[in-house]
Amino acid sequence: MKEIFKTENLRFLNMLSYKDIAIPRTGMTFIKGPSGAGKSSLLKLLNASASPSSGSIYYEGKELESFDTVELRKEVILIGQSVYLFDESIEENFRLYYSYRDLPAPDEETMLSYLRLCEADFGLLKSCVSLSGGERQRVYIAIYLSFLPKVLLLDEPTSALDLKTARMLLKNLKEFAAEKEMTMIVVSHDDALAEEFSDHLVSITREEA
Ligand SMILES: Nc1ncnc2c1ncn2[C@@H]1O[C@H](COP(=O)(O)OP(=O)(O)OP(=O)(O)O)[C@@H](O)[C@H]1O
Repeated sequence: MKEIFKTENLRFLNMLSYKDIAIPRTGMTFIKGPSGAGKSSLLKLLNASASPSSGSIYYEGKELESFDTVELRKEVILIGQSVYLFDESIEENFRLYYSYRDLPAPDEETMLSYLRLCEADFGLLKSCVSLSGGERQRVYIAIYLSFLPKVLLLDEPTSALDLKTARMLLKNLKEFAAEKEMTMIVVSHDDALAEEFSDHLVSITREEA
């Protein structure tokens, strides 16, 4: 297995201990485990939004801490459970997120293609204020996906979705990741979805330090 991430003796907040984990470069990896086991914390550790209290994380064979954090977070994007959208249209949200990265916004067709991929084609002029929680979540994923990161970390991306939409979203994301050779790591409570869509499964159990 050619892994993109590897952990060794990883601990967080002197409280959570992780068994050593290896995550392959290709395909979709699901992370499952009981509430409080440390799944969200692991995603934060993987994109350096949080630091281990001890142990090591290797990304592309190099210690994560040797990377420039700002650059790393552009390459390894974490979409957490909270959605941050401006009270503007979907199109304006794309534009604002791109402008914060000093990048030109994609053209309308490109925006729409990412929205379709995320089952979020509500029209570019639709105000994000009037979207439901699950709709906002999908628009948010579409914007970040369009940055084409090397690794996308998704924390409970289907938590607010009905089963049919959840399955469509994961199917599309999985195909897209394969086509673009993007590594996708998904935290999910849903064992059936994990079973159906994972190429690789990491189970985390709460290990008291
Ligand atoms: N910044 C923090 N300060 C203190 N405790 C924290 C912090 N972040 C996480 N924890 C604790 O670490 C444990 C793991 O939290 P985490 O959110 O990673 O679990 P999880 O497996 O994602 O849970 P859930 O499935 O409920 O989302 C929890 O007991 C949580 O209270």
